[in-house]
Amino acid sequence: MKVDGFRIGLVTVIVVLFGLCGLAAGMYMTQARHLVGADYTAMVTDVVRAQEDPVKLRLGLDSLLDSPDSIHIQQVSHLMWLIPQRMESLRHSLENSDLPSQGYAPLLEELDYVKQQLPTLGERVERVMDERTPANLDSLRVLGLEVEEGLAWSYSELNELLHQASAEQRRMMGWLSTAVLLLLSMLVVVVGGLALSLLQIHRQRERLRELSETDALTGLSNRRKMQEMAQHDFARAARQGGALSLLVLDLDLFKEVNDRFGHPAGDKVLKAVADVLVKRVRESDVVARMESDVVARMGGEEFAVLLPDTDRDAATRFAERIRGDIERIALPEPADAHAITVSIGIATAAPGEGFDALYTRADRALYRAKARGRNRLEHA
Ligand SMILES: Nc1nc2c(ncn2[C@@H]2O[C@H](COP(=O)(O)OP(=O)(O)OP(=O)(O)O)[C@@H](O)[C@H]2O)c(=O)[nH]1
Repeated sequence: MKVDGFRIGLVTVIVVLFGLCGLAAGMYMTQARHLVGADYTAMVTDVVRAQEDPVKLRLGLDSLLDSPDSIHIQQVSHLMWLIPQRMESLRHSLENSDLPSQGYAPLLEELDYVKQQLPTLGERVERVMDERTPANLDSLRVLGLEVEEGLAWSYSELNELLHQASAEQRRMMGWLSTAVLLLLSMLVVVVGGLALSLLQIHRQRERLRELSETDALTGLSNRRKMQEMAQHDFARAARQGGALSLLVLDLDLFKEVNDRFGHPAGDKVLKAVADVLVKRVRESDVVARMESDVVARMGGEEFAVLLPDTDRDAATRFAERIRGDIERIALPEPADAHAITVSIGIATAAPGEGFDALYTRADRALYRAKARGRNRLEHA
């Protein structure tokens, strides 16, 4: 119940955390997308080309004012045709770009003004070609200068605007990289934390399971574990055939040990008996039996040993060895003169018989052993 609550809390925190991160990243990305996605390279190239126009116009007009020849006239005419085209192309690029319109509006106004002057400039060129009077030359020079300065200023402003936008784009990319890095780090931390928590929960569960299946005093399996293991052994015996025997052991007059030597001494005896059982069981495993025996403390001074692949005779020999071993357990002083003995009930499973029925028969046999004088074996 507690683990479930902890898990639900953990998952909720993680979901909320990821939701907030996702929302923040989403908002930031939407804002940054336009800026970062824009490609200013083509526009910068056009602007650099356009910046040559006022220079060429000045050179062309100067030459025309000095000595009008057909090459200079052609050059200026070509520029008068090219400049408005370039202006329109740049206006189109600007209006389709992600740049804020208030940034480029003043320079478009200036370009519009310059564009309006171009027909007048053309007329003044023609007038100079017709009559090279000082007044005509002057008015061409003045208007030419005005057009040239207007163009130069507009293109230089546009160049600056594009450089600023590119710098802003680079800055945004830097922020985006940091944000992505941060999100990834958070992801690693959260996933790592989650994995650690799950590992801890898994370990705690394993430990709890072990504790719930183990007898704390002797370290043997407890009754519950014996029942669980028995189910497995009985199912296997039913599938593959083979005898299955059960020993139920009860220490004789154990109350006396407690009464005479104290409870701690009694505990030591129980541990010593458990050691004898484990040792014997391990030895019997070495004798080429596929399934291992199950030893359990069923409660108090009562133990049980389940012996798969073991018939009545083999179980009897095994029980006799255990009885002898327990009789020979040497107790420490002051109980060294006291002999521990055990009574054992033996039952071998009949076809189709379950663990509970087998246990009941072995238990009855055990009580017969007690009744017939203790320190002996009885068969069901
Ligand atoms: N030291 C110790 N004693 C225990 C433990 N569990 C049960 N006992 C004792 O085992 C004794 C069992 O006594 P009885 O049921 O009268 O049986 P018994 O004296 O062995 O006599 P029989 O079984 O008739 O031979 C009691 O004194 C319990 O207190 C334990 O964990 N530690």
